[in-house]
Amino acid sequence: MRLPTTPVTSLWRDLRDEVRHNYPAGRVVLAVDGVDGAGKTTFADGLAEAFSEAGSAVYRASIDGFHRPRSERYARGRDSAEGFYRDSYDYATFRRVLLDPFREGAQTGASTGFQLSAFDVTRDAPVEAAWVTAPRDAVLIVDGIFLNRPELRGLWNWALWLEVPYAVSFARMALRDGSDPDPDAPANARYRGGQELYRREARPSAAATAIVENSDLAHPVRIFGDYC
Ligand SMILES: Nc1ncnc2c1ncn2[C@@H]1O[C@H](COP(=O)(O)OP(=O)(O)OP(=O)(O)O)[C@@H](O)[C@H]1O
Ligand SMILES: Cc1cn([C@H]2C[C@H](O)[C@@H](COP(=O)(O)O)O2)c(=O)[nH]c1=O
Repeated sequence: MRLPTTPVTSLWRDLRDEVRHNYPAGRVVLAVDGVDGAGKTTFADGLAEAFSEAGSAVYRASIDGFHRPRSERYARGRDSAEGFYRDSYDYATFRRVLLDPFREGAQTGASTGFQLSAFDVTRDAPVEAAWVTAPRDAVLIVDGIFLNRPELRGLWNWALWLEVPYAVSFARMALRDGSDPDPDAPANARYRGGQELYRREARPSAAATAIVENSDLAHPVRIFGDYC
């Protein structure tokens, strides 16, 4: 399907062309990172459509499909920002069932299967996702928080950081989820504090390959250097 031409789709196409210039063939893995509510899912879905219209086989996953069980996520306390940053996700499973077999498929003639999710955070239970195979030149786009942390950086061919102020991201989540729009609300402390810890420790905008300011959803803007 051909996307319309708008400032948003033009940016998706520019980013796609940049990735394809650097990785014209073989398996490619992209990360779309940003704070909760930055627009990661929406942006990653759009980027996937841009790859798709250019003929690539594209697979989508979210780190949200690899949560750890509540008992582990809350081990440091229900409101712990440190727990949010350090204990939210099962990166070993993420690598074992998705990243590693997806990459291996470039060598095995696409016979290696991978799973796009492993855990349902709402049910707090593992999911038995289908094993999927893909053509040799497939693209995988993963969205989610904390993807530019040091333990994950080496996994991506290309990583995006979506820059959005907390006032905007919490307002979006309030509209979407009915949560408190105030970034300073006690109910948001775990999430905001976890993001601040991440930004301090991991400097995600500096680690990313590209940065997009995504406050105006109709006009995302590519930015460069040490803007953040
Ligand atoms: N380009 C867009 N145009 C209109 N609305 C958008 C756009 N991008 C995101 N939104 C809206 O903003 C909200 C947050 O977007 P999205 O779910 O993509 O963010 P996210 O970063 O993936 O969030 P989370 O980390 O909480 O999963 C959603 O309600 C979504 O519908
Ligand atoms: C309630 C709430 C949740 N989230 C997101 C953050 C996590 O990825 C999941 C699970 O959160 P938990 O606190 O580890 O159970 O949901 C969020 O961003 N904002 C919220 O208010």
